[in-house]
Amino acid sequence: MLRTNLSKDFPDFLLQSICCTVDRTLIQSIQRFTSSLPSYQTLKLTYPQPRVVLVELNRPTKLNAINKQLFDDLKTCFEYLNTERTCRAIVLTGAGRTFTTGIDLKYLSTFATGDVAQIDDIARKALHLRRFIHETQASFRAIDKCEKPIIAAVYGHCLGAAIDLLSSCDIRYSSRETIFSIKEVDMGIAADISTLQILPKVITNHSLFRELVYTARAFKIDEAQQIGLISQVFDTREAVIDAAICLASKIASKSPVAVQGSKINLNYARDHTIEENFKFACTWNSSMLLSEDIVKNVMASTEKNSIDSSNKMSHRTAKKNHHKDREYIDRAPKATNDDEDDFHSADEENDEDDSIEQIRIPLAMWDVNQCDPKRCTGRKLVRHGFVKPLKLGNHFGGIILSPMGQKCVSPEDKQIVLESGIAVVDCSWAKLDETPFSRMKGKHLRLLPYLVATNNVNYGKPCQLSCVEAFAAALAIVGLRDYGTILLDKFKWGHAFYTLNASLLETYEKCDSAQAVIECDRRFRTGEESFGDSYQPNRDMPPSESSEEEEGDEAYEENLHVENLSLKTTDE
Ligand SMILES: CC/C=C\C=C\CC(=O)SCCNC(=O)CCNC(=O)[C@H](O)C(C)(C)COP(=O)(O)OP(=O)(O)OC[C@H]1O[C@@H](n2cnc3c(N)ncnc32)[C@H](O)[C@@H]1OP(=O)(O)O
Repeated sequence: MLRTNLSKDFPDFLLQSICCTVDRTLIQSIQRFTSSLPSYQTLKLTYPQPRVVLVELNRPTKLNAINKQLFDDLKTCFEYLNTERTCRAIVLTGAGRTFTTGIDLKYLSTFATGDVAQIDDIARKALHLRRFIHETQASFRAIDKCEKPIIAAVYGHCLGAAIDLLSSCDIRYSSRETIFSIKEVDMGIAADISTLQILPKVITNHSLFRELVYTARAFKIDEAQQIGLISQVFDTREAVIDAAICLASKIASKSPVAVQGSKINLNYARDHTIEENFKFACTWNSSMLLSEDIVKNVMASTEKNSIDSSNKMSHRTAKKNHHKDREYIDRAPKATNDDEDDFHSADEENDEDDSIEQIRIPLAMWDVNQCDPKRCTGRKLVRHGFVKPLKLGNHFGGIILSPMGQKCVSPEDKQIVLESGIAVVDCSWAKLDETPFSRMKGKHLRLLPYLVATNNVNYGKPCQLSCVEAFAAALAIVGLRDYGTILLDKFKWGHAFYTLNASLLETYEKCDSAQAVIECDRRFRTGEESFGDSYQPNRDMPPSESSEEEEGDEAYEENLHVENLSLKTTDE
């Protein structure tokens, strides 16, 4: 199961999550992104789902009591997430057995006994304390000002400053057993970092709320729901965090322009008069209505209506469009964050393809029309301008990946590839006998060694590589993996190819001859050498590319997103 390939850092409970099904390649891509998140002394950040950041208060041995470091980390973290484009929704929770027990009492005591005790003049003392309080407030203000929706997942204890923290979250879920207390009065203070400043605008039962404030008594989930502090209740910590992540993931799939715009308008409305709110919304939407997301949504609704009413569009087309319409892209300059689009569909057509220029070797393909043209990854690369189509009778000077090869691709081929490139033969395995190999002319015919396909039709099958996988495999073996990545990036599932075949490709890349590659291939096939995954070698498979599919992504997508399963049911 998934666990075998996961890093220690990946939250354990997520592996058991049933509400957001994730597959291994998705998790690997999530892990890669997680390692790119900043680290903090008292917070732990991960991506449990694409575009969702899980922020865990991380002082479990002190029940996540909030000390100066944690206040500082929260400020830096939420300011960072506010502008981080790979984050569209945030889940805030705790590590260990409790959400948080509020301010760290040691830290609170420094208010009275620290530097301030050395100051004689009462006004100077006040100035000092004012700065102190202001700093503390600034931490939670950063959370309130973060434009990405924040979902709190609460469990265990939720005391004092914990309630302040909840005041800055958009949505608040809790486990059934949580113990709440607006504890400040018991500390001799009037709550000053959100509870009394924001919550009165949020809660629904002011009478009960005031009772809880003035008495500081502990209360349970029923009263937390009565005042409108908590909107949903779950049985366990795991369940509440899972539910929060699922919700965040759903929010993250919506147009960020619409979601973040809504949050900005909601917070504005909370803080202003109705008249001001209308003026603000008018100004806001006069620019935001220009978003292309609106066009996409309108088109999606129109198409859906036409399916519903006339049933003219095939189920397959409708589902595909529906999915595409739900892909919202942040159109910031690529240079600011090259990785960002990895969390979007890699199948999106990019007409202004800068990456073509970055591939400085010839790539070509003989297409003998044995495969479905709509599903051919090689044809897609031709459409993108990466690959030149060859005619029968043409000569190709680089290496040719062909079942007719007698030698395996190896790092020795690098010079030929750099000078003359790589060509593939797009033919069907079932029709090898009918394929006119003699009319595909060239000197350097090569086989590919044992590798596992990750294309959406033959995922997990050994040696059933598509054209793009064949190109990517050869490029990696000769040490030109960056070019392979550019090609694979054109496919939703593409990133998985190098991940799944990591140890195989690393081994082949280190070989000094074609003979050595064949020897490694033999060891992998016979199981003499393990390559760290569960796929068993299949000796009967031909050793190069095959017929292939590109546009049948729905089945593959269904494995990634439960939401698509329900779409399918609806459409049917
Ligand atoms: C400008 C002002 C801004 C904000 C002001 C906010 C006001 C507040 O937040 S008021 C709320 C303050 N919090 C508390 O009063 C809670 C204190 N903790 C407890 O009462 C208990 O820990 C408990 C929640 C009832 C849980 O008890 P138990 O299950 O027995 O665990 P413990 O052994 O007590 O705790 C384990 C460990 O954590 C330390 N710890 C827990 N909470 C705090 C805290 N708030 N501050 C500092 N340390 C805390 C506790 O001391 C233990 O540490 P050890 O080192 O293991 O002794």
